[in-house]
Amino acid sequence: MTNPNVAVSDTQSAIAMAITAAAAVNNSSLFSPSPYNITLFSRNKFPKSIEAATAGKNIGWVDAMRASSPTRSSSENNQEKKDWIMKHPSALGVFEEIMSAAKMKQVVIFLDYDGTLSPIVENPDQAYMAPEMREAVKNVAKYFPTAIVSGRCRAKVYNFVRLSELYYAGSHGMDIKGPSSRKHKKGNQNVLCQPAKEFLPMMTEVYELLLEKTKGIIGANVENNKFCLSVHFRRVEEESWNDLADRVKSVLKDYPKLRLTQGRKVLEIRPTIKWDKGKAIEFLLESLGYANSKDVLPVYIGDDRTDEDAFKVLRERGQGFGILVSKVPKETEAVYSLQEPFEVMNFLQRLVTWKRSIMRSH
Ligand SMILES: O=P(O)(O)OC[C@H]1O[C@H](O[C@H]2O[C@H](CO)[C@@H](O)[C@H](O)[C@H]2O)[C@H](O)[C@@H](O)[C@@H]1O
Repeated sequence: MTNPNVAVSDTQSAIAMAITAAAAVNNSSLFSPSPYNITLFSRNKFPKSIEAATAGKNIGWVDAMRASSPTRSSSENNQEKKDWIMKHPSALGVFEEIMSAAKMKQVVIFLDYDGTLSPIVENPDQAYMAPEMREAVKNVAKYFPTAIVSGRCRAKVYNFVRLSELYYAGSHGMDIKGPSSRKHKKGNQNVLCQPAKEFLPMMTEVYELLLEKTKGIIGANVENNKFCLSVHFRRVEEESWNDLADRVKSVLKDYPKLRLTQGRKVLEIRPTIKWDKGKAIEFLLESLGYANSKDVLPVYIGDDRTDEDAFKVLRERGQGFGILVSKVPKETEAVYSLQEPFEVMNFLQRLVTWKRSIMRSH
């Protein structure tokens, strides 16, 4: 039994990353390949030489893995970045304008964790949140229903954030729980949604297999996120990335109901069910009683590819907006941008100040 989900994403990644890599070589003023470009190319547009170059699948996987957390600080001031900021203005720079749309509405805040509330670090177990950030999130939750939407398992992300008044959607939204202490009257605090529950035994089995398969690769780290698994390669030497991707794929070929995607220096394994962070925020808005409301303004802040599903949902609803956390231009469905977690904290603090000033004026 083979897994078609591995083969498809494999080929797409290979081709897309090779062509973006080729573009970068041909035009040194371009940014290096972005993982967000993967969906932008169609196969029949590629020059033959690129397709030939990607005949060995692993070339593509390594390119994709290399591009999965690009650092492009040298290009920070060039024209492309300026153009991108014009398209996705800083949410701090246009704060007053964007919040003027929120005056008569209930703002609901959705926050990704890694790379949004905590900086990206080498060791995933040490991705702590600054006390000032925790304070900012705590204050935001006093005025607005607030949810953390993370790829991590719910218990782990809760241990980092430790605020019982929030909603938590772990495992990329596949494990949702309401606040254990209640700040907002509206909505169901006991809400619990686990659409991939039946996959739990399979995920545990695959976790054990991946641990065994990858243990010879120095720096590889398999993280059990309950309804999804992460194979980290941030601390793996680049020469071993091919080998790591091969080992992961060799496990997954026997599990056609699982698919492989990529985050920031991480291979992610999850059920093929139609559920993602976008579905999770729809579920949460419904649970809060805002499914068909015109009086709600959802704001989603995130930095990773998986957050694009949530940005897309907000765009399609024509309600609220997404904010991408990134220092470098990326193809995104988000409307606004912030550069790093420090700016996210400033944005959250301004939200609280803004809300307090509105309350004072009434
Ligand atoms: O949805 P998120 O909350 O952003 O979670 C996505 C993944 O985040 C974590 O990995 C990332 O952050 C690590 C710590 O900074 C970093 O070492 C790693 O390279 C990043 O990929 C988390 O460990 C994963 O399980 C999440 O899926």
